Amino acid sequence: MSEGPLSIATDLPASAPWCGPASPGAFRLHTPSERLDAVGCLARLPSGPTDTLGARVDAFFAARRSGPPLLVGALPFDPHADDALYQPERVGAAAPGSRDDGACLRPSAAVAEPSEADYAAAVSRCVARLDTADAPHGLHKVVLARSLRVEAAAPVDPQRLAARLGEDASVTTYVMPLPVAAGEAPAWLVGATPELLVSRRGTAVVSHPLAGSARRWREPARDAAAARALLASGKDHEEHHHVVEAILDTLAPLCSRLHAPVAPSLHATRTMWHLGTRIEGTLKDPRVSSAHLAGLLHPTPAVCGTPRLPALEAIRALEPVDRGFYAGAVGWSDADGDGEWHVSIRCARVQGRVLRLFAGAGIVAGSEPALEVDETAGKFRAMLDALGIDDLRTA
Ligand SMILES: C=C(O[C@@H]1C=C(C(=O)O)C=C[C@H]1O)C(=O)O
Repeated sequence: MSEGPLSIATDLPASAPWCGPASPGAFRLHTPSERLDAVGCLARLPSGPTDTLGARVDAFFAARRSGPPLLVGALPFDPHADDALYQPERVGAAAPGSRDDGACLRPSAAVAEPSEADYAAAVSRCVARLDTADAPHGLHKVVLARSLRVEAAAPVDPQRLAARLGEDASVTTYVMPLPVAAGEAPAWLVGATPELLVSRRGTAVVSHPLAGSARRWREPARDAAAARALLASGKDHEEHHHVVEAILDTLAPLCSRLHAPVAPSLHATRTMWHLGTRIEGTLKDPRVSSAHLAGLLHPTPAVCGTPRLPALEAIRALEPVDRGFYAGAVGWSDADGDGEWHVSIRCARVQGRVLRLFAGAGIVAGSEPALEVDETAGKFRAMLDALGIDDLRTA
């Protein structure tokens, strides 16, 4: 192991559960087409805010002396907060545990924080803050989230939970060991996202934002009607348009070619319909890395709102629970600048027996509080199904 600023973090003990040689905290990122598993931690990237990510990753690979030419990790939602990336010891899955699957996942209690009524009230207050004809150029969209605190009967195994989430072949499942204070139990971010923030392979760049959503139904006719209504919804197209516009504006100066279809298409997971747009570009400068691109794009209006800073302020004022690494990004970057960053939604922070689930919805002028409560309930469904919670009675 090399000495110097980029070897094992000095601000965390070497045994810190999220990043140490003996770390059981295996990283997982399984997309519909590729699998990345990594174990252990050789070195931690000095943490920092999102806008310095590209420079920190470049410096890391310029100085690296041994180990896999790879960084894996997570960006928090708040672009001013510290991220968590590290160089794994080895790429490949850890040996499977011997835990009893069922006992790990049986939940015993769930508490909505905020309550559905308080979330609906926050949506109303948010709508009142949005741009109006009388006050143009203000806030156009804010993504407001709520959370569920679930207690399981026994400690939850993050890898088993991710495997259950992966029964939906349309999503990207992930497990990321999270930074915790000294002496705290290990914690993970575990989820199943349908949304690609950005990927870069050579000069080829892809982003696949989703915004505008409807929950799915078991009965085929009702499910098809929900999809048709989403495709016809002006409010959802507006939510979507803000995201595509922001991503195109960010990528345009960096690309010699940039393409997005004129209208979004339907994107399905097992539990939700979304409007999605696949954006493809060619980089002018091959030295612009995936970490650099993720640092520029995050947080998009799909998880934050637009304009970005007033939307961040509204979220701070209206959400009672800190998002942490929910609505950030999970992914990897390699020494060639290639990499892939997925939006960390449809997830839970898992620590021992306690899970905190998050779900958010885009609020624009005309959003109705009760419908946003329902949409976020739909977005919890994938995780609740994986936990075996059919009928959610929150305290
Ligand atoms: C914020 C979430 O999802 C995001 C918000 C969406 C929307 O408002 O329609 C759709 C997909 C995601 O970009 C979430 O799942 O928690």
